[in-house]
Amino acid sequence: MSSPSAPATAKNAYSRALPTHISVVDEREAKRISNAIDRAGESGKTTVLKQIKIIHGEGFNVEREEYRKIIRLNALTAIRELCLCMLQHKATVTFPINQEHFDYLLSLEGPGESTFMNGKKFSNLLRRRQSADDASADAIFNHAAPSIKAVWGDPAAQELFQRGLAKNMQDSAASFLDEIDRLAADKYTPTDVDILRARVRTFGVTEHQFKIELVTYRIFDVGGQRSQRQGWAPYFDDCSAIIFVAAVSSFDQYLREDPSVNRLYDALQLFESICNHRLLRSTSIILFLNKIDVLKRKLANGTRLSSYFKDYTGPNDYQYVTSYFQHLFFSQNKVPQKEIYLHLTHATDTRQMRVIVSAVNVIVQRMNLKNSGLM
Ligand SMILES: Nc1nc2c(ncn2[C@@H]2O[C@H](COP(=O)(O)OP(=O)(O)OP(=O)(O)O)[C@@H](O)[C@H]2O)c(=O)[nH]1
Ligand SMILES: [Mg+2]
Repeated sequence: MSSPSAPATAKNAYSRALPTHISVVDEREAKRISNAIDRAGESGKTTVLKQIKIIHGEGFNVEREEYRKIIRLNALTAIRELCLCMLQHKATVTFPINQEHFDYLLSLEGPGESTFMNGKKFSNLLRRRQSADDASADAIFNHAAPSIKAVWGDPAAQELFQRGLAKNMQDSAASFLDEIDRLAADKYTPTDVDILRARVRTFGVTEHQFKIELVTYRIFDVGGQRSQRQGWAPYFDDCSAIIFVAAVSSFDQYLREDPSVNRLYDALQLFESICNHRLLRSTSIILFLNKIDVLKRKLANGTRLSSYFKDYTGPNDYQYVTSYFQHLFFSQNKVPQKEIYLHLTHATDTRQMRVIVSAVNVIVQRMNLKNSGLM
């Protein structure tokens, strides 16, 4: 986080979510980092930012309407992922009447991922996209709504989902699929909770300002695309805090881009490159081990950590597992003086994030005092 209008004594401190905080040093290093970054999506960086916007910013105004389209696309994408997963597992719908709904959903052209840059650009982007294509997204959703409900309610689809086999579905998708009628209503306006659950992939580096108590923070949120990384370089100077968000629930998932790479293992590699990067040696890291709600659910459902992390021999229990993850992340750091502050987070939970953001604020203020020599 950064404080351009912070008290004169406080050094400006930048905080950026996960992969932005690296400087491209040479081509090989850049490629290594970029490879890691390309795979680093969906950990919850933008969700953290949305929470800060709700808690300390002006909340959602104009975007609320825009999120309606995104959320409907999210629901459509999710049910199609589930249909594809059924095909992959050679599962068929339990009720034959649902077969035509299943076929119809698969026949739709992939709605693709929603993307956004930030605030104004986001609106412009959507406005520009008010082409026949985009305008018809709502119509497609409304037409597909009965099929979505039918397939989501089919026991075979539910069984697959409950067993955790639909690994490509977004973490928040089930809550949208549970409420298709609400989403399809003419007057549907997304709530804050809907917006927190919405999945919009970030491209580029986006800057946001918030005033938390006496300090105005500048927060930089980043997307993972390789083509965007040269845009990060100007942000590396004067960086004194990084929020690194890793989804610990992803221990049983593999990268979309490279199905041979475990997502959590990949996050560890990226964390290693950030901790030990020569331009960030004195930069403190606030580590969010995120999606603990999903992690708890997976462990309770019997997904075993030891099946994915072979050296793990402890109980398949949340406390033990998170201690192990903490150890894994901390052991990536080779810089003796580096300070790493850990939080176990559920980024879509505003109540929890209110407490965590407040703790982060205290940490950053303490860092500012330290950097300015007052502590
Ligand atoms: N259940 C659950 N879902 C979460 C949590 N944090 C984030 N999500 C969801 O995960 C999805 C991805 O979150 P984002 O914040 O967009 O991820 P990101 O790190 O910004 O991803 P990129 O922009 O692609 O780099 C969204 O649908 C969020 O609602 C969490 O703690 N629990
Ligand atoms: Mg993002």
